[in-house]
Amino acid sequence: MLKTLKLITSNEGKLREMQHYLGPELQKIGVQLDKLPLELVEIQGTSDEIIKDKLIRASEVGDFPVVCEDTSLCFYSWNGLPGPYIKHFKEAVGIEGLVNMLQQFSDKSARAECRIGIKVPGKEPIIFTGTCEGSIVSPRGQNLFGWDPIFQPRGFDQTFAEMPMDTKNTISHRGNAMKLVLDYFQANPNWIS
Ligand SMILES: O=c1nc[nH]c2c1ncn2[C@H]1C[C@H](O)[C@@H](COP(=O)(O)OP(=O)(O)OP(=O)(O)O)O1
Ligand SMILES: [Mg+2]
Repeated sequence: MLKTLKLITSNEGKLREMQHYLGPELQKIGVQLDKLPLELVEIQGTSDEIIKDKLIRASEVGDFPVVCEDTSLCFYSWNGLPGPYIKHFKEAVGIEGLVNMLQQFSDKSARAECRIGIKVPGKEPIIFTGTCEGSIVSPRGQNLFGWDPIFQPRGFDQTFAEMPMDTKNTISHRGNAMKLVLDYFQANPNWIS
């Protein structure tokens, strides 16, 4: 019988990418990834503090294994801001406004970070972090997930929004965190039983 891991997020884009990549891989090792579309409370703090707290909220949802995720977008010229507050910055000024934040700086470099937290009842939570370096560009591309149109990963000519999901998952912050999740599951196959 498959063991179930519930992915708790309010974000359809995250759900799609995680189910697309992790779903089939986890299934091979007997784990079914199920979704629970729910917005979790988020505190103010560093990315690590936010994901740890978010994971506690996630594990309070029910007595089953849960996974939650937190994504940051850090501008080097802004000493790491907006960071974990990217959602609020984007909602306030839009992606054009994010591009404009860097107008007066020659350094347009940015780092995307993804933290995936997993908590199994009765076991210590574990957090997997993946990053992706890149730069902020004028919006390009059809995939309108978040700030994908303005993030161009280092070494690529396309923004995330111009890439097929498979390509993005191969190199992205979330893809890199998901690889660590899979490595962990493969090394600890009885972790969630
Ligand atoms: O790969 C991505 N490519 C482009 N944009 C992205 C990506 N991943 C997250 N995003 C956006 C969504 C949200 O505006 C912010 C992260 O905030 P974050 O709190 O982690 O996500 P959320 O509140 O939408 O969903 P959740 O319910 O899982 O907290 O960056
Ligand atoms: Mg959120």
